Amino acid sequence: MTYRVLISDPLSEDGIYPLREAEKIEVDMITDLTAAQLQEKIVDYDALLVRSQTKVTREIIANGKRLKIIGRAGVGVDNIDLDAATAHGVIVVNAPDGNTNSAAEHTMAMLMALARKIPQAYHALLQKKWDRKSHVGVELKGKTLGVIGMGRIGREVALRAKGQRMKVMAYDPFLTDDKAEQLGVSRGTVEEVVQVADFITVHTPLLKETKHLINTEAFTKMKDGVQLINCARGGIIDEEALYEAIVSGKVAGAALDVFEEEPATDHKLLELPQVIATPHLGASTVEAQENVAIDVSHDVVRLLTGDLVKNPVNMPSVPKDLMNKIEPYFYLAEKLGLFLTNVTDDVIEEITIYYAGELYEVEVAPLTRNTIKGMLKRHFGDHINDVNAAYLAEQRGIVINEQKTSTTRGFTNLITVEVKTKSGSKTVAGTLLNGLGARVVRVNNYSVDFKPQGNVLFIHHKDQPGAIGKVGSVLAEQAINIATMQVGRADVGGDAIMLLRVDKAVNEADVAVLTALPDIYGVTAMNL
Ligand SMILES: NC(=O)c1ccc[n+]([C@@H]2O[C@H](COP(=O)([O-])OP(=O)(O)OC[C@H]3O[C@@H](n4cnc5c(N)ncnc54)[C@H](O)[C@@H]3O)[C@@H](O)[C@H]2O)c1
Ligand SMILES: O=C(O)CC[C@@H](O)C(=O)O
Repeated sequence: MTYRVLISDPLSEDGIYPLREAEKIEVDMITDLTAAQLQEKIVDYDALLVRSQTKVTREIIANGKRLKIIGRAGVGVDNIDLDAATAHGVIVVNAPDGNTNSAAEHTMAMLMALARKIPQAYHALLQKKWDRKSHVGVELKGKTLGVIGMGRIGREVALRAKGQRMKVMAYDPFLTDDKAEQLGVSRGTVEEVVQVADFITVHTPLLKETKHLINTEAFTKMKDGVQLINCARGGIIDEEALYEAIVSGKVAGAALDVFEEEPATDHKLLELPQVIATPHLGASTVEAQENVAIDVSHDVVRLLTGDLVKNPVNMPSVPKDLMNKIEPYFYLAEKLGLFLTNVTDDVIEEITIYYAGELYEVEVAPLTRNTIKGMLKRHFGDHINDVNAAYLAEQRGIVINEQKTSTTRGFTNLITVEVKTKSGSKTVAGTLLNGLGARVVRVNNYSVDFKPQGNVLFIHHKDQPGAIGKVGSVLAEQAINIATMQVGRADVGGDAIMLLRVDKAVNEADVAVLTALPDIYGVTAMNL
């Protein structure tokens, strides 16, 4: 059998040698196809390789009757419909490391060009203007670079900025004090970073949580004359808010490699002289293109020749007989992780998962991966799956322990998840009840019984007459219906918790109103 691979964006010819050399693999590089043309062509192919240009839609995937793998030569997979790929059993792989260096170098090039107004000065010269007055820049030395997102690229940028003798303050939900110290940067919250930085650069994926992370409110907290760089994903910085902040004089300049809608040739930000921009060139070097093409080609060859892929983005792979035994627990494991990460504000240092009862005898590693996936999903979005979850956690220095225990608390099966942070530990436990499905049965020291599903409010408060009523009134004022409610307390008049399942999402403003009620210590709204 001969496999056919379609490459629909320009990829480095040197980089695809693993495919060219493989036996029984035919490669076609056909770029600039319209969506309709690709949808028609895909029927004949077993693998599709893309960069960021091709939008791999649900329709294209659905028409790929032979399609087994989609390779993304780069990091971000936001141009691929991952749910559709998973639903159609198509593995998506990416090349997460190959362009890190290039993206970091491009960020530094943008930072320096921005500080010294190089594009503007060059543009003036092309118009035969020898204008030295309008292009006075600022030095980087001694200035503070705020780095939001200290993953592969953010870290490389921080190291390079130190080479420019800048101070670096960074925020990443996985950045611990020890790691920050090792990297020679100071650690702050997003708020602290935006307040102290002279330049701010973002290096997160585009997720629900990072969309418009830099918005009007963030701009008001920044220093006057701050400058921003986005070489990650359009949308992390709110473009409308950025435009206003530049026009008002708050922001002195911005360097953008990425936009919310690409291509962005007509964008109004490009009309501002304070904005410099490149057309998504962060990974556009000979080296990066070769690296990512090699990595992704190897993975395609691996899959088509029956081997395990190295960089899966969406792949569930558990032997069938084991799957039959543990599949019912997948949902519970993920939701326990998701619940716990929502109620844990500090940097997670250690996760321990205890399995008891029926689970004592079975291989539980896939459940552990699913729990970790639930825990990290908030910060990694679609980048995380049950295959790469443990690896990503380890990369962030999180210690993972898996333990079998005979403590069942009377349940036939029990999963208990504990996280440790600098400020202490938190636990949540759940069970699968015959006929009733997943139930959370314990939160820290409180016994509860609730279904981990939908919109949930977790409230920590003082056990006091009227506390429940006040919460109910606030929700009623916002027309938020309470579906179920659980309360638990340690001692009469002591610490207590409320767990409410509500019929619609509780927004930040309502959380603030609830938090301001007397005797309420903390309120977390989450969607499980
Ligand atoms: N311009 C380009 O051509 C180009 C090239 C390569 C990568 N990228 C983009 O750059 C970004 C970073 O890539 P990477 O390889 O460093 O990814 P990475 O996964 O190694 O790092 C991303 C980091 O963001 C952190 N993060 C998640 N949510 C956060 C939040 N709310 N606040 C702060 N940090 C948060 C994660 O913990 C992680 O450490 C991605 O968006 C990627 O698509 C762009
Ligand atoms: O393919 C490209 O050039 C862009 C790649 C980049 O945005 C990525 O996420 O890896």
